[in-house]
Amino acid sequence: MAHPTVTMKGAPFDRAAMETLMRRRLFYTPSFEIYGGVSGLYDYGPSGCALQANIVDTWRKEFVLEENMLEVDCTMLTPHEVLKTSGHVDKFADWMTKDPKTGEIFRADHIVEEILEARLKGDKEARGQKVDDEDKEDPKKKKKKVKVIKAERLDDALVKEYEEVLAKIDNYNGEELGELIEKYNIRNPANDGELEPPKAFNLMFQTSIGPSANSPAYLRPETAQGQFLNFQKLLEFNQQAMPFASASIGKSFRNEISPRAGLLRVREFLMAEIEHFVDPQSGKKHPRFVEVKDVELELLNREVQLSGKTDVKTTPIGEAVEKGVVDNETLGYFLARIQLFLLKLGVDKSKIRFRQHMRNEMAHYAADCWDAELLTSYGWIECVGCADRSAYDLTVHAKRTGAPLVVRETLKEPLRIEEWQIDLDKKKFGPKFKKDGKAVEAAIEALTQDVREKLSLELKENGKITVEVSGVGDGRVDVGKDLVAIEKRTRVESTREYTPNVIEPSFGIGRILYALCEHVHWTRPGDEARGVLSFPPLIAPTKVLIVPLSAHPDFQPLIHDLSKKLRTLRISSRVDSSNASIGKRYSRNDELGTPFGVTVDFQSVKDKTYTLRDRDTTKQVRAGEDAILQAIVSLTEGAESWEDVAKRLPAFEGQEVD
Ligand SMILES: Nc1ncnc2c1ncn2[C@@H]1O[C@H](COP(=O)(O)OP(=O)(O)OP(=O)(O)O)[C@@H](O)[C@H]1O
Repeated sequence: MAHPTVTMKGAPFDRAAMETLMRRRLFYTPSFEIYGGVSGLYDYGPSGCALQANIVDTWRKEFVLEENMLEVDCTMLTPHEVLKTSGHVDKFADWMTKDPKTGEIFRADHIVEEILEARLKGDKEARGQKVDDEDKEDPKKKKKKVKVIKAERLDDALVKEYEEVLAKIDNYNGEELGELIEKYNIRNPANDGELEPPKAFNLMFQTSIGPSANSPAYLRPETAQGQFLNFQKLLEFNQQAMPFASASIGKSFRNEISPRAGLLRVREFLMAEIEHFVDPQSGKKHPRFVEVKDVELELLNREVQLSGKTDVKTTPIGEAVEKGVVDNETLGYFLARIQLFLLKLGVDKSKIRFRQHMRNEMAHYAADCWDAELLTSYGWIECVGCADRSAYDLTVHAKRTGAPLVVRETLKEPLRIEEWQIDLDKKKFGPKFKKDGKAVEAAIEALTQDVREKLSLELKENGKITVEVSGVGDGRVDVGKDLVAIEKRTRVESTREYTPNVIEPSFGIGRILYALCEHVHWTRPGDEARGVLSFPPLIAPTKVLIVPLSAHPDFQPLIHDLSKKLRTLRISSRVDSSNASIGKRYSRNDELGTPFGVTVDFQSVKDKTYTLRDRDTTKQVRAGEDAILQAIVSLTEGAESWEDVAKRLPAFEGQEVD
């Protein structure tokens, strides 16, 4: 689907130009391309790797370091049993629908969405309204595209219906999607062929560990499970202190039904996930919530979506939590921190929103869930999911394995608990009940406090109690007072045991990287053929381009010296000593997002002064080596802006030579 987005300079965004740039300048490239490629698999080149590394580095600083998180690196190969227990084997599926004639397969929600959107556009066109034509049929890829938008007027009521369906498109189950396909006559866009009712398709890649087929396994679809399984060890490492968070960065794998939209939906991707473990009885308060309470977020809550709308409300997170729009402080804290992180990367603030999951969209155990969505030319895309997973994962793994995935908290004030306790004379149980001894014993020990109280009277009055034991005799067994005693006693408890709840922010690094590139891409008027990627210096793949005026040998020692000094400062730089004009060399590097350029000219040879150029304004200053290096450091670290530097260093008025 196409969305009319504009660049940071207000001009229409040109996706094709940006994607061509990304591939040409080796940010990413289709994997196995010379073998024809495999959809949903991409390799990153030098620019993409450096950009990704900077994003990951920022993530580590903003979360792992900032919150003292415990980072783990768990295996991607995961045994069947783990993912069976977590529910992925049975439930981690999307709905697919097939054209039985051609065998073509579509993701059911996506095909419904694409076709309804195309029809709405056709309606707009028929009404004489402006339609963004970015997604009109691409003749080269005719087969896969939704049909040309036909200018066809729809009934007003139908337009409303379509809009309501689209607002809730993530919430339909297979049966409901089947109904939509039938009701709205959704067909294969390539040949108008009928589509089959949707079927569930599990997204995990299956494999087996070792030479025998006895150990089925999967490539993990998320990094979370490894963190849950290590919970006990991490808690111990953290000296039993709660709350705490673990974090993990690593590849995840999903066999997406029909990967599309480049890096946004791929089959192997880098995830950065946090599992924040919290005491459910703490009200999920967060000690640092006060630091972020005034951060304003664009919230699209459940009620608004239910009414078929997509209006966001700008709300300080403190207010959203107070009013119960966001379930709790910890969840709210992370939503704010996610936004701060995205802004640090250079994401456009006006293109961030937080969308709450509908009840049927969330896993049954989740208490609340919000997605950070970024606006791209493909529409609003979930880039970070933030879910309150309650105690689900730890509980199911503990139940399956018997491992104590719990917190034992020493109580400040020991609890005195009055309760009915049962004493059994177990030595006599064997001779009396023979093979049924264990079952009778278990049935008595399982009696609730109420029943115990009642039975204590029965024992006093009749000298025996009658308990129900299924499978033994007629199901009722008498136990005499020679075998059992029931008394009210006081027990002192000095520890409390509980299963923590988990708040999970889950970041798709590739989606963030792609959306960021869209947000910072623009072209200079008059030079539309070449784009500029205005990454913040901290995130830019390379920070400095060193440009000698010419290949004159006198420049060599200076280039060598500058490069060495920048290396020592841990600032990445590249030298472009090709014989293209200085202007061309700079504009080539604008495409890579290199924020600063240093020109080495004959004046530099004389007095070791250099010009420093800012990518976004193309303005330059001139100063001595130390001042230039110091400015580069403070600009890269974000301590100063270009405006600050331009105020304190003399401007250089020399023109860039094209
Ligand atoms: N196929 C994919 N390609 C790239 N990134 C992905 C993919 N699937 C998920 N992600 C990223 O991982 C994050 C967490 O995964 P989560 O399970 O919440 O996604 P999801 O709800 O399944 O996404 P979607 O509904 O778009 O398939 C997402 O916010 C997204 O950034």
